[in-house]
Amino acid sequence: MPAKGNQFRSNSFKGENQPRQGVKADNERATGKRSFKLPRFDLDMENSRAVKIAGLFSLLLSVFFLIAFTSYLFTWQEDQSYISKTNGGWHNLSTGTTIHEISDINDPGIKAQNWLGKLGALLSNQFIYEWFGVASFLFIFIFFVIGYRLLFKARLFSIRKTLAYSVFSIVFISVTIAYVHSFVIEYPHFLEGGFGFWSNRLLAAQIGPAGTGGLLVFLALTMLVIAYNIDFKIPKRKNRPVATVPVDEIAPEPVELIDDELIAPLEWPRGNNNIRETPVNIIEPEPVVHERLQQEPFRPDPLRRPPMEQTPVFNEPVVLRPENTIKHEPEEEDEIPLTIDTNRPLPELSVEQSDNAKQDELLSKFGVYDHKMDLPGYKLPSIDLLENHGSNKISVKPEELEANKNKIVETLNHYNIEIDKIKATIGPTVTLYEIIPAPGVRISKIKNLEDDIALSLAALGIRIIAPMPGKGTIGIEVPNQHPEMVSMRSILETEKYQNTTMDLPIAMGKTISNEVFIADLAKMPHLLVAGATGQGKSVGINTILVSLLYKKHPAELKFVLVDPKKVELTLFRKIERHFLAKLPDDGDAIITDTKKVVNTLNSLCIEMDQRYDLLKDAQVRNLKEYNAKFVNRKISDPEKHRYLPFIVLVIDEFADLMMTAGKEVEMPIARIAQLARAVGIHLVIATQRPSVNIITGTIKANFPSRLAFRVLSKIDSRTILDAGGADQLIGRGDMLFSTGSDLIRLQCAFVDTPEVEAISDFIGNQKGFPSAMYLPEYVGEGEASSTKEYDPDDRDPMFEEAARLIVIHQQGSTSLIQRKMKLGYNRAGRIIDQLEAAGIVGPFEGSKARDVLYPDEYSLERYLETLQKPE
Ligand SMILES: Nc1ncnc2c1ncn2[C@@H]1O[C@H](COP(=O)(O)OP(=O)(O)OP(=O)(O)O)[C@@H](O)[C@H]1O
Repeated sequence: MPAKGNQFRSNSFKGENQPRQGVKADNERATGKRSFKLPRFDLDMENSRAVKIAGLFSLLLSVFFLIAFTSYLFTWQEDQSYISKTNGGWHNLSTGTTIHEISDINDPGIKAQNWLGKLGALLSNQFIYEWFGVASFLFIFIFFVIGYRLLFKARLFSIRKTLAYSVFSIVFISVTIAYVHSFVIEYPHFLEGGFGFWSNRLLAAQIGPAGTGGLLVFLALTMLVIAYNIDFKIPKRKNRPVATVPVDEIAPEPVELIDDELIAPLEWPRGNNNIRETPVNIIEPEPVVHERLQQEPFRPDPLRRPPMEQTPVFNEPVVLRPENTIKHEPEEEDEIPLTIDTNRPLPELSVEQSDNAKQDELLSKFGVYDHKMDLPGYKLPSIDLLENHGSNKISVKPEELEANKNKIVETLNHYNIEIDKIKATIGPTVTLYEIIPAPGVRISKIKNLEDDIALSLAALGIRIIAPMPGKGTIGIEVPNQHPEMVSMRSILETEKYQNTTMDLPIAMGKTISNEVFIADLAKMPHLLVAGATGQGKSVGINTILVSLLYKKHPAELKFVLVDPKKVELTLFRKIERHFLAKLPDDGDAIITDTKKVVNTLNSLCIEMDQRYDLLKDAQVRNLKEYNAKFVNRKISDPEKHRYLPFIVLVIDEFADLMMTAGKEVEMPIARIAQLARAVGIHLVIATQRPSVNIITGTIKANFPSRLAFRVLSKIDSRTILDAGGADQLIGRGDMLFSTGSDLIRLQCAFVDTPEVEAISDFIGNQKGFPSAMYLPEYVGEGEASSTKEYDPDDRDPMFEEAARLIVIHQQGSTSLIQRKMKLGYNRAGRIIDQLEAAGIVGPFEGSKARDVLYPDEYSLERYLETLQKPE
C-alpha cells in the first residue's frame, strides 16, 4: 500500500519529498485537475518569500527616502502649506486633498512640490525637520543595507553594526550640527532637525555649551575607538605592512563551520575566485575567523546544504591586516569577518637584506666564482710530453736473489746468528730481504753487522732496518745489480696520481715494494732536500715541480723560484706568466741574486701577513676554507678579497744563500716556515751541504719533512734526517724520505731536462696572465730613499688622478691604484713612488698601507696647483 502523501512530512528531508511530489504530479496528470495552493511564507531565510518581499520593500523605502529627502532640500519652503503642523501637517494627507489637486495636476500653486508628492513632503518634513535634520539621510543607507541583504542574500555591511553606527551617527550628527548651529541661529532648522535642536538646548541647559562640546568630542572619539580601536598613533599604524600568509599557517586545525554559516551565502567575491584574501589580525596570529567558526560544533543539516567542501578556499592566501580593521563579534552569526578584497594589491614586504641574503643574491646572480676564469682554456700538460725511461719492469734475476739470500744467511751464520725465515721484496733499485731471526738473537747484533754484510755481498748501499717498523722482522736492503729507472711518466700515469685529491701532490717515486709514492706538500708543510752533488737533487726538484704542474691550474699555484746556481731552474722561465711569482721590480722571475732573494723572502712574509689578514676578515682558519668561501661568495666584502693561489718557494741551493746572506735569509725563512702553512705558502729548500751551519736548528725545527739523497757522511745524514742511512744510499735518485716519524726509502722518479723543457714549452705557449704574479712590494733597508727624488717632468700622466684617489680613500696603497685605475703593478708602483717623492704619501711601512699626508681633496688640489706652477 502506498504511503500517504504527508505521512512523514514533518521530519522528512526535502530530498525525500521529491518522489511524493512526483506521485502527486502523476495523480494530477491522471485526474486532469490542477490544485492551486497559496505559497507558504515559511521562515526559511534562504528562500522565504516574505523575506524577499521585505527586502524589496526596504530597498524601495531607501529609494523613496532618497528622492523625497533630496527633493525636500529644494522644496521645503514651497510645501510649507502642507507640511507645517500649523497648516495641518499629517492631516493634510488624509483630509486635505481637494478636487483641485486631483483635477488640476499641473498647477504648482495647489499641489505639493516634493518630487514624491504630499507623502514625500510630509515624511521628509517629519524625518528632517521634526526629527534628525540632514542626518536623516542615513536612514536611506540603513534601508538599503537591510534591503540588499534580504533581497540579494549578499552582505554589504553587518546589519547589526550598520544599525548601531547609523543610529549613533544620526543622533550625534543631529546634535553636533545643532550645537554648531546654535551659535548662529536660535530656532530649529532642517539641518539639525527638532531632535537635534532640543537635545542641544537640553544639554546646554544642563552642562552648558562648553560641556556639550566636550561631550560631543568625547562621544566622537569613543566611537572611533570602538569602531577602529585607534591608538592615537595613526600615521604609524597606517603604514603598517600587510603581509600575506597561507591560511594553513595560522589555522592548522580543521575548520568547523556552523550550519548557519552554511545557510548564509558565501560572501566571497563573485567572478574572481582566484585571489581570496581574508583579513586576519597580524598581531594575534590565532585564527580569528576560525575561532569563531569553531564556537559551535558543526551540525550537518541535510535539509539545507550538504557540508561545504570549502577547504580549497582556506588554502588560498589570507591578508593579515592590523587589528583595527577587524571587528570581532562572535555572538553574531552573520558576522563572518571574511571580507574579501580582491582588488587590494598585495603589499610589498620590504626586508632588510642580511649579509647572507646579499651573498645568496650574488651567488644566484653570478654563480660560484670561477677562479680559472682568467685562463679558461688552459690545458694541463699532456702525459705524452713525458718519456718512458727504461722498461719500467723489475729485472732482478732469480739467481741474483738466490745468491744474495745465500750470502746474507752465510754472513749471519758466520756470526752465529740463525735465521728462521727470509723473504725478498724486489724494488726498483734495491731488494729488501726480511729475515726473522731465531728466538734469542739480539737485534743490535745484526745491526752491527751492516758493514760485514755489505762486504760479503760486495755491494754498496746496504741498509739494515732492525727492526722493520710494525713487522717484527729485520730488513736488509740490498741494491739490485741493474737498478730500474722510475720514469716520471710511469708515476703520473697511475690512477693513484690521477685520482689524488691532495692539494699539492708530489709524485716522489716508488717505494721499495714498488708502490707509487705520492706525498702532499700542503700537509708536509715544508720540505728540506739534501744530497751530495750528482745524487739526483736537481732531478728531485724537477720531479716536484713537474708533478705539481701536471695537477694545478695557473690560478691555483705560483712558484717563487730561487736558483743561486743560475742554471738549474732556468727551464721554468717560460712558465713565468702562468706559474711564477716575483717582486714587481724584478726583471727575471727566477731569482738568482742573493739581495733579491732577501727582498723576495721578506715580500713573501708580507704576503703571508696580508693573507692572514684576509683569512681573519673572512673568519676562516686556512687557505682551503678561505678559497671555498670566496668561490661560493660567502665572504661578506668580496671587493677586499681575492682568490689565493698556493705559493711554493723553491730554493735550489740554500747553502750558497746562507753563506752570503746568513741571518737575512734565515729569519724570513724561519718565519715563513713557522707560520705560512695555513695561508698556503710552502717551502722546498734544497742543499748540497746539510751541515749544521746551513741547516740551523731554527730551520730544522720548522721542516719536519726531509728528503735525503745520498750524502757523503753519516754526520750529514744525521743533520738532515736525524738518523743515519742517507750515507748508505746508492745515488741516482735513491733517497730517504722522513716525515718526522717514518723513514721511507724511495726511488725518485726521473724526469729528464728535455721533458721539463717540453712541459715548459707546452705551458708557456698557452695564453697566460699578462705578467708573473707580483708579490707585495718590499723595500729593503738603505734602498728606501734612493728612488724617491721627485721629478715633475718624469711624472706619470695619471699621477694627479692617483693622488686624488689616494686622498679620497685615505689609503696609500699600490693595490688600490692598481685596482681602481686598472693599472699594472709596475706602473702603480711607480706612481706610488712619485706620490711619495711629491710628499703626498708617506714612506713604505711593510704590510701596512702608507700614510696619506693630505687629509682632504681641497688641500690636495691646492698642493697640486703649486706643483704645476713653474718655479
Ligand atoms: N731519479 C733518478 N733516476 C735515475 N737517475 C737519476 C735520478 N736522479 C738523478 N739521476 C742521475 O744522476 C745525475 C745527477 O743528477 P742531478 O743533476 O739531479 O744531481 P744533483 O744532485 O742535482 O747534482 P748537483 O747538485 O751537482 O746539481 C743525473 O744526470 C741522472 O743521470
